[in-house]
Amino acid sequence: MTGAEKGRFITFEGGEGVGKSTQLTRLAEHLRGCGIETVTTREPGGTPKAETLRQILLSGRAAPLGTLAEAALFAAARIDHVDRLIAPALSRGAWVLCDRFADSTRAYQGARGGVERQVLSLLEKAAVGELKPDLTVILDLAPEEGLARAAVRREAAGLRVDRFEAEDDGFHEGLRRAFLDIAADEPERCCVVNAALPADEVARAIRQLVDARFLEAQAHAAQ
Ligand SMILES: Nc1ncnc2c1ncn2[C@@H]1O[C@H](COP(=O)(O)OP(=O)(O)OP(=O)(O)O)[C@@H](O)[C@H]1O
Ligand SMILES: Cc1cn([C@H]2C[C@H](O)[C@@H](COP(=O)(O)O)O2)c(=O)[nH]c1=O
Repeated sequence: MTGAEKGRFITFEGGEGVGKSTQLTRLAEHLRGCGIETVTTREPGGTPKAETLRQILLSGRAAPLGTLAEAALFAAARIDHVDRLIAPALSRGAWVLCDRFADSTRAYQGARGGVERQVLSLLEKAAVGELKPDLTVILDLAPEEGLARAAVRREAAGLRVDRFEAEDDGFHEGLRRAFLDIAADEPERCCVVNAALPADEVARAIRQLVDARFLEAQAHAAQ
């Protein structure tokens, strides 16, 4: 496999503690080993201004404003992130791996937060324009297992439960369904991966689907 002839945008989605950052890091190691410039980032966040909005959103300070206002703040963070980090990286041919993106807004603020679909579509369009992930890996896991994993990690880091982790069981069950619905609506873009498997097996499955979708096709095109 050669270096990247074309930048690719891969997002990782799913509920709390499903292993998104673990798997993003593993895929980045694989891609860098293939000689590909790989940028890793996250939402909300990824740029200094978007990280400031992340603190406001995850601390719960924006919650009293309501879910529509939270959706607008996620979109504001995304505008800066896309303009200053994601689009420039893709333009120079780097691959961008992003921990959560617009599907999280669709699931958390849309399916679970009750913000109208048309409103979210307008916000999404304003934030991302024509940008769309080339691949979205949806990590699927029972929410009780994901929340338990997230709690172990959080306690080890001495952190408090955040605004969205603190939602009730019904919210987290509904999120799982919402991500599976997104995958069913856009099967060309989204791949659902069983996140209940050991991390090495999940990493292997993701590597295989990325290689098959992009790197093997690229190698054939170059022959
Ligand atoms: N397949 C796995 N099996 C068991 N534990 C795992 C697995 N993948 C990740 N973990 C552990 O679960 C915890 C959460 O993983 P990680 O931070 O990657 O999840 P996340 O989806 O990014 O979480 P969040 O939604 O809170 O950002 C970590 O302690 C990680 O080591
Ligand atoms: C992008 C995005 C995120 N969220 C929520 C989902 C999570 O609870 C937090 C992010 O924390 P993580 O540890 O990095 O997963 O924010 C959301 O509600 N809407 C969004 O668009």
